[in-house]
Amino acid sequence: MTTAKICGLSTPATLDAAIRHGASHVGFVFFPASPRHVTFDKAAELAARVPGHVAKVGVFVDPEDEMLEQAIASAALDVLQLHKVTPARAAAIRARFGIELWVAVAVRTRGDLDAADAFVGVADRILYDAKTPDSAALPGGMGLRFDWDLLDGFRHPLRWALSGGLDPANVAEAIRRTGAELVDVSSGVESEPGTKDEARIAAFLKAVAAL
Ligand SMILES: O=C(O)c1ccccc1NCC(=O)[C@H](O)[C@H](O)COP(=O)(O)O
Repeated sequence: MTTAKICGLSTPATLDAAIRHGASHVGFVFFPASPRHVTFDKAAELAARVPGHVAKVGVFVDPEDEMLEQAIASAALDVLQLHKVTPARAAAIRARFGIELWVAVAVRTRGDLDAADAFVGVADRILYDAKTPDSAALPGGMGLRFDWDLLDGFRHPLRWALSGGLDPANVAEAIRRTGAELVDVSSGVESEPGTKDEARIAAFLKAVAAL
């Protein structure tokens, strides 16, 4: 059975919709340049609404320890999702915080997938996400997808999730073609960047559950 993470939630109503319609994970973005950025206070308010069976994922871009400390403390995070981290930095974060760790691997070519190997023994899961044109500005959440055929025959070194450009209309095909056990979406359930749409969240989760 495939499960789903709804990423970049920033309002109680859309968070509640994700939970009500069956998300296994909800994501809070701690990256000021993102239209989905949440403050520590906002994250705390949102996290308090999340029941125990739904995992709270904090999304970070090469974060300092202080940022992680504050986010974990405010939102009682279950998972740290790291973008643009080296294996050494991810290992240090794991050693210090001891929380489930996901590492995003940005994909455009088949060769990009090999970056996952370096996180064996460090990350619990790799999130294969589409490489963005300007990863310094925004390494995720741009609604871009990569060629799913790149995953054909790939031997995954770790548990993994599929991300990048998914939406209610394409997620079933994405799961069928890749065999993903977890899918992640942000833009595809928004009406505009940073504004989640309850109906699209419901449609996405319904499409996943129908498989
Ligand atoms: O969503 C963001 O704004 C974001 C900013 C900085 C780093 C990561 C970010 N998102 C990470 C996610 O997990 C997104 O869900 C993932 O990139 C897929 O996004 P989309 O293609 O828009 O569905």
